[in-house]
Order: sequence, then C-alpha cells, then structure tokens
Amino acid sequence: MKKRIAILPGDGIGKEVTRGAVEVLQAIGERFGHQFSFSYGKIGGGAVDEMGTPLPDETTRLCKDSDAVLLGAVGGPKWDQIPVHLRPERGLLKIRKELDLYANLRPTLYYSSLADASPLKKEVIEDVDLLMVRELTGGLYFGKPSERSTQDGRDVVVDTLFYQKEEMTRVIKLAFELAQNRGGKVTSVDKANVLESSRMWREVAEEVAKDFPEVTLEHMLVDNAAMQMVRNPKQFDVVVTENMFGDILSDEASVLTGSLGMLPSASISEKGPYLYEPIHGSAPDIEGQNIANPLATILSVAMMLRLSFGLEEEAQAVEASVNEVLNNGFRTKDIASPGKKLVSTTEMVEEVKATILDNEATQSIMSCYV
Ligand SMILES: NC(=O)c1ccc[n+]([C@@H]2O[C@H](COP(=O)([O-])OP(=O)(O)OC[C@H]3O[C@@H](n4cnc5c(N)ncnc54)[C@H](O)[C@@H]3O)[C@@H](O)[C@H]2O)c1
Ligand SMILES: CC(C)[C@H](C(=O)O)[C@@H](O)C(=O)O
Ligand SMILES: [Mg+2]
Repeated sequence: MKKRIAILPGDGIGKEVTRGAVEVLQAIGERFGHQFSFSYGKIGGGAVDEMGTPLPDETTRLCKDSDAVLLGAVGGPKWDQIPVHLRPERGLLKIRKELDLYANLRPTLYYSSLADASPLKKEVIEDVDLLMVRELTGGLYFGKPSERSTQDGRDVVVDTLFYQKEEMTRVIKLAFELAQNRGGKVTSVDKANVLESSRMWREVAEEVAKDFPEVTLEHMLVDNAAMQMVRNPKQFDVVVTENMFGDILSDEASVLTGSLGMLPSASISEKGPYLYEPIHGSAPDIEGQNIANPLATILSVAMMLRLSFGLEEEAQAVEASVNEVLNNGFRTKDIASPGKKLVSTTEMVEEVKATILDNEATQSIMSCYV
C-alpha cells in the first residue's frame, strides 16, 4: 500500500516525538511491505518566526493533499506575549477547522505494567478502557466575538460559546456509533444546570439516543465528571462532551494511564484526511533533553494505520510492541519507577522499532475504540 503522510512537527517536544513516530511508521512499512511517503509542513511558533503566520497556506494545502496528517505539538513561552491571532495555538485551531475535524477520539487505557506510574490506586484504575469523544471545531474556542474592549471606562472581555445544533448532533451520533460497536454506554458530559448550550447538548443527546436503543445514555455534570474520573473511572465507557470540557477532562484522564505522554488521539472528519496527534503539548520544561515520552505519538500512528488506512494488523503490531516494551520494563522519565529501565526518547523509539521488526509482540491491548 502507498500512502502520503503530512508531518507537522510543530514546536518543543513536538519535533522529538514526531521524529520517533515517523521511524515507527518506517519500521511498519518495512515489515509489512508498505510505502509511506512523508512531507513536512510548518505550523505553530516556528511558522510564525519563519513565515509570519502560525498556519501557512502551503501547510493547509499539504494536509489536504495527503492521506493522513501527523502533528506533534505547538506553542511555548517564546510566543506567549505575541498578539492573539498570531499565537501558535491558532495554527492548530485553524487546521482543525480547515479539515473540518469535528470529533477528537482520545482513548484512555489501563496498562497493567504501568500501574506503578499512576498516583491512583491500582484497584481504581485497573482495566480502565475509556473513550473520550471531544467535539473539536465549535464552542468557546471558535465563537465570535472574542475580544477585549472598554465599557464605561472599565476593561471588559468577552468569549462566545456558540454551537449549531447540527454540530452537536454529528459528534454525539458518532459517540453512539462507537459505543454500539464496543457494546458499551455513553456518558454525555455537560453543564446543563447553568449553560443554555449544555441544555441543548442534553436534548440532542436524548434525541440521538432514540436511534440507538441498545446503547444506554447517562448525563453527568462536568464538575462531577471531573471528580468521578479519578474516584471511579471504571464507570465510564464512551464519554462525549463539548470542546473545552473534553480538553480538560482528557488531560485528567491521562493520569489513569500513568502519564500525559501516553495518550494518543485521532481527529476525524466526514471526508478525511484525518489528523493524529498526542494529546499533550510542546512541554517547554523538558524540550531538547531527549526525555519526552514518545508513546502517545507512536500510539497515534497506530490509530492512523487503523482508522485512515484500514491496516488493523499493522495497528495492532504497533500497539502490541508498545505494550511489550513497557512489559519489558523500559520507561521514560515521566513513567519511571524503581527497578525499571530508564531510557531516553530515542532509546524508547529504538525499543519499539526493534520489537516491531522482530515481530516479537503478540498481545495487542488497544483495539477498543472501533
Ligand atoms: N496539541 C497541542 O499542540 C498542545 C496541547 C497542549 C498544550 N499545548 C501548548 O504547549 C505549551 C505548553 O503547555 P503545558 O505545559 O500547559 O502542557 P504540556 O502538555 O506541554 O505539558 C504539561 C506537563 O506534562 C509534561 N509532558 C507533556 N507531554 C509529555 C511527554 N510526551 N513526555 C513527558 N512529559 C510530558 C510536561 O513536561 C509538563 O510538565 C503551551 O504553549 C500550550 O498552549 C499544545
Ligand atoms: C493547544 C490547545 C489549543 C489544544 C486544545 O485545547 O485543543 C490542546 O490543549 C489540545 O488538547 O489539543
Ligand atoms: Mg489539551
């Protein structure tokens, strides 16, 4: 199989983790006889510095002409003070909108070998298998107006939470389809006790649920959901929620696996191409030290193989290799624990590649979201 993949490394550790993930894709190509070609595009702070915009038109074109997109991360303190329309994060929001990536799938899985890396008790996190479905192109992130001004001599600011009903319907419907495939239930998270947008969200969830009689729907207020996520995460199966709630809850959910560096994501649209990225950011505090955990990005590549290319066996080879490497005790600093083998970013990538090429791993643990 021949596929064109756009690589957008971005800023900070985005460059380090995408480099590793590309090597893993090359190893998969080698083992299974596929030709993956990689074209690189600029996005984020580096793009602002070089081209004066966080998302150059040529990057958008490159993505639209590709079969799938892999993104690292954007942002960093260097760009914190620049005008808001030039912020690196704007580049990410814009490419999500340009590609109409309305749903962001963020699976959170329990890795038995990582139980010691989580601050939560093993009994609480054991066998967690949670799929967050986050609305990605609406809500507070995109509403207009979003601006500061002066009213009667006072500084004021407004951000707008805007949704069309259809934007809610399509992502909630997808969550139900995924839950049906998994034989699971849907927890719809909102703030319907306060927000009008959440009241509509809840109504839409009820309407969509009528077409999925075998899927149970429950509603949960977001503040309670944040607490339940760490108190009793096993109660969740598919969680569907609006853009900002999903952003916050998915970082929280990553603690269940042991680290933010473990959570992959797939952002999907009606037509494709889809975009894959770790859920973490550019991690300026560890940038350039070769200590970042590359597994979230490597697991994102597994999602790409499965969801964009239909290569299930190849996806499982990646996931099984990650599992095997963890079972063999290799740990980057964020998931380190006594008695385990502390490795750098590049060493972790080498371990995963070697396991793929030697066809050593058999036990895949991550086909939960399809
Ligand atoms: N998708 C994205 O591009 C994305 C996502 C989140 C944040 N950001 C941006 O990244 C910058 C930094 O944000 P932040 O510090 O709040 O969040 P962050 O996700 O970059 O980092 C949070 C913490 O987690 C650690 N961490 C993150 N990924 C890791 C990995 N792979 N391995 C080991 N440790 C890891 C970091 O070292 C840090 O201590 C900001 O500019 C923010 O806007 C971008
Ligand atoms: C950088 C930021 C715009 C982004 C988001 O909030 O969507 C990030 O936190 C993420 O989770 O991908
Ligand atoms: Mg986030």
